[in-house]
Amino acid sequence: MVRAAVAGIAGRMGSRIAQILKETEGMELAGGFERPGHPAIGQDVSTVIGGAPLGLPVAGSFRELPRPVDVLIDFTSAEASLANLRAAAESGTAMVIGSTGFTPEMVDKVRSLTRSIPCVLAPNMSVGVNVLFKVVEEVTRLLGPAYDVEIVETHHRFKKDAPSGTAVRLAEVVAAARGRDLKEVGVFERYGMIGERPEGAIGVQTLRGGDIVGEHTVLFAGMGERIEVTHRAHSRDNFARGAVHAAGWVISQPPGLYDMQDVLGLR
Ligand SMILES: NC(=O)C1=CN([C@@H]2O[C@H](COP(=O)(O)OP(=O)(O)OC[C@H]3O[C@@H](n4cnc5c(N)ncnc54)[C@H](OP(=O)(O)O)[C@@H]3O)[C@@H](O)[C@H]2O)C=CC1
Ligand SMILES: O=C(O)C1=N[C@H](C(=O)O)C[C@H](O)C1
Repeated sequence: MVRAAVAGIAGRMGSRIAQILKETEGMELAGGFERPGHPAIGQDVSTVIGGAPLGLPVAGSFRELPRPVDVLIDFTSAEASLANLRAAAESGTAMVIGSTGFTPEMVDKVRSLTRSIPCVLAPNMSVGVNVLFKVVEEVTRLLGPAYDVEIVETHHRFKKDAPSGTAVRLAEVVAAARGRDLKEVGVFERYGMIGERPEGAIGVQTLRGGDIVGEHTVLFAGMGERIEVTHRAHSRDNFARGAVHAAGWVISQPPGLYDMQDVLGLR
């Protein structure tokens, strides 16, 4: 049995991950925690994930979890995940991080902390989006630079970071396939008399509203035709299942930083 704990267990993703851990053969929900001061702390985990009481209170930090814990799954925020990664590295616990909004400096810190533990960090854990990354790389190469690339992401009104981690990764995939640096060609805002579209620009646009789970479209626009590739998540369960699959995979890997392409054998 793999004992997995969940950071942010009362959250939209944390609660689904905990439920799917309970339903997955070979996995065991070892516990979950919330940020200090959260009203769920001390209550039975079932009050945040539903179902019958489990006799497992929501903890106030990683250190307060019942031991042993083989792997920590963390969908909180970039700042919180980095702090939780420090604690996981100190205790030699493997980790799966789904939080988005990491700056390049934060990713450097993640890289150095994962010298001693195996960790999967991925902005999107669904199979569909990870296949989309491969498809977008291929379409970019086949079409060449004559086609303008725009990425549009749409999410629920509660999402805090923009653009989505998935949209940023899609833009990185396009830039890499063209041998360009996203820092130089990425266009994240447009307003006013901005002039004609610069050659080679990669546009990234953000939409927010209602309860939309997550949609990503990559538009390849040429003269006289265009291709649009879209992924739509119908629920959070594909992300959660991906995270649980990654947790089962990561515990038998050597220390280091991995992503879902490694987990799914798509590298
Ligand atoms: N990789 C992927 O496949 C996916 C990634 N995500 C990403 O996951 C993250 C979470 O998304 P979502 O579930 O919608 O957000 P929520 O706000 O619903 O959940 C986050 C939870 O983490 C809690 N939290 C905050 N800080 C800490 C801390 N220090 N320790 C423990 N818990 C903490 C929050 O508490 P409080 O509310 O009190 O702040 C909240 O309960 C986002 O970065 C999102 O972009 C989302 C979906 C898929
Ligand atoms: O916050 C969300 O909800 C999601 N975040 C991820 C991201 O930022 O890419 C993945 C998914 O689209 C849902």
